[in-house]
Amino acid sequence: MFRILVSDAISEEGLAPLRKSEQIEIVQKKVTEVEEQLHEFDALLVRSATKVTEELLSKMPNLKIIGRAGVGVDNIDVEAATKRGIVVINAPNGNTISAAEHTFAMMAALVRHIPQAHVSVKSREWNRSAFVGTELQGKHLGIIGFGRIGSEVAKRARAFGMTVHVYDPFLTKERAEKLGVSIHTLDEVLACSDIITVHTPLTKETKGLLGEKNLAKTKKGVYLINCARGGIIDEQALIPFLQSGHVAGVALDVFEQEPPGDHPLFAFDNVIVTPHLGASTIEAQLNVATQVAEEILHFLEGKPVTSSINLPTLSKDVYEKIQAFYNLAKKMGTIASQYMNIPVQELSVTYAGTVADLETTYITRSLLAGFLRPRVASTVNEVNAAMIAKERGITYGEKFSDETHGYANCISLTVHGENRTFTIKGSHIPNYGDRIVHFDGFTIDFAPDGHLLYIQHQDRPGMIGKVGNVLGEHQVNIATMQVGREQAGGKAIMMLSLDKPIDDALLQKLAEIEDIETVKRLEVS
Ligand SMILES: NC(=O)C1=CN([C@@H]2O[C@H](COP(=O)(O)OP(=O)(O)OC[C@H]3O[C@@H](n4cnc5c(N)ncnc54)[C@H](O)[C@@H]3O)[C@@H](O)[C@H]2O)C=CC1
Ligand SMILES: O=C(O)C(=O)COP(=O)(O)O
Repeated sequence: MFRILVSDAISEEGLAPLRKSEQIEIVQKKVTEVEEQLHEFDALLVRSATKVTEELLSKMPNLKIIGRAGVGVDNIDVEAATKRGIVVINAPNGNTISAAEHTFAMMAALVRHIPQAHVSVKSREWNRSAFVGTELQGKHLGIIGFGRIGSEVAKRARAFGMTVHVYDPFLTKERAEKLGVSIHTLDEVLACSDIITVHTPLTKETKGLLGEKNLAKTKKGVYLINCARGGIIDEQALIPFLQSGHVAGVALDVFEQEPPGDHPLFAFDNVIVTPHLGASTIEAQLNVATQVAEEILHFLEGKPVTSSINLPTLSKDVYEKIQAFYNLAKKMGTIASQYMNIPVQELSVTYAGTVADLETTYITRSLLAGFLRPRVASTVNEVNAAMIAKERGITYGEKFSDETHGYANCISLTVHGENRTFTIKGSHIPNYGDRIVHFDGFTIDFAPDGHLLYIQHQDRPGMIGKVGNVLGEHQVNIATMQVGREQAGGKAIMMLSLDKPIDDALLQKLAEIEDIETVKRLEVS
């Protein structure tokens, strides 16, 4: 049974996929109302109101996934979640159109003074000359941040006969041309635009992007719109520009503090505001809630998520293709970690054959998680594996090769430890399963599952019998056994699969058998 806390207002219809599952219980309450039960929740579903801080996460030790029914995740401490191995997902495109339309509504309202005129008429006034506006047609619109919403705003602006100038350092010329906009520097956009609208995320770079210095570079009489995140336009810095009339009007849907309370900008008639309504439409809420609910359901069912902030994202098709390798890599990592139970500095993964054409980043993360799991006390998974490896000074890298050793695919892992290197190679054979085909210099063939026992010994007659006797005396059944050797009479290995795990005392007994050099227990779950 999984428990999901839905702590913000989420579309009820959108929660349907979760409600259908008998394995899921949904609790719709604010965090403050369930303080005592926070430790019980497996998933948390939020919009922008719930602040998912490190402190909150520390009270939710069972939390596995945070779903943001919307785009911006600045209310979530993604780094803290990542450290704890918690997947963070969002619904990146479900509210794009609503946010773009709201931006346009704000633009029209701003230049035609609609909110002010509305209040005036309702106060029984009829003052037409006080609300003379400007047309949008023929005006220059500056768009800062040309992602999903920025580009939808541009399409609408072109339909209104506006000329669009874009600043986005990550925008390619091809995409700009396709969308009929011209790319500019920030200074150019500031200088040429009659109206400027911001559509970036709130980051270190974008916080205060339209502050005192850049506001001074704008055209006199400019209109500004922020339907992205409070703080991209510096609210305090606006005041003198509004007082002097340099800025003709401002439309804000978002604020540095939400709710903004008694804000100094409210004193200006030409500042129009909405309470973070960009995504507040029936359609957007249904879209984002359904997207996130489906993703959470997939995740809790052990399937991949497609819109994660802190994991490489995968489509269902791609996941289906990599799943087998993902599992094999995790097992190889686990075996290598136990076998090389010494400090290690570097893991080098080589992909060959069919696997080399797949999304190997994800497979490598899985391998890394498998490797770290036996070594660290905290939860390790694909989300935090890279971060934990870095903290522990373990570097890792991927290579690609043509050497498949006769298999259709081959994953090879080399672990570099202090004065010792270990290599394991595995292949996934459809309709047969995972096989380890090379182990520490020996060609071998075993399934990397269950309770494994690795023995390295001198190749002498009777060794298998001796090992079998000791295990038999202790009621340990051998399920399978694979052997390999360098040359007759030289070094040899056995890999046994046992029906139950063996304890330290039995391990010691086996190690005492003459001509046995190494005995290792390898548990693969
Ligand atoms: N008011 C509301 O209710 C809503 C607000 N939003 C907010 O709108 C914003 C945009 O959302 P999307 O278009 O979906 O995001 P997006 O990720 O598709 O686009 C953001 C764009 O900003 C650009 N960018 C990043 N740093 C930049 C910088 N320093 N200077 C210029 N451009 C930069 C990126 O290259 C990207 O193209 C986000 O802040 C999001 O949280 C989104 C939905 C609803
Ligand atoms: O998706 C976003 O980034 C938004 O700002 C929408 O926020 P909301 O879900 O309406 O609180």
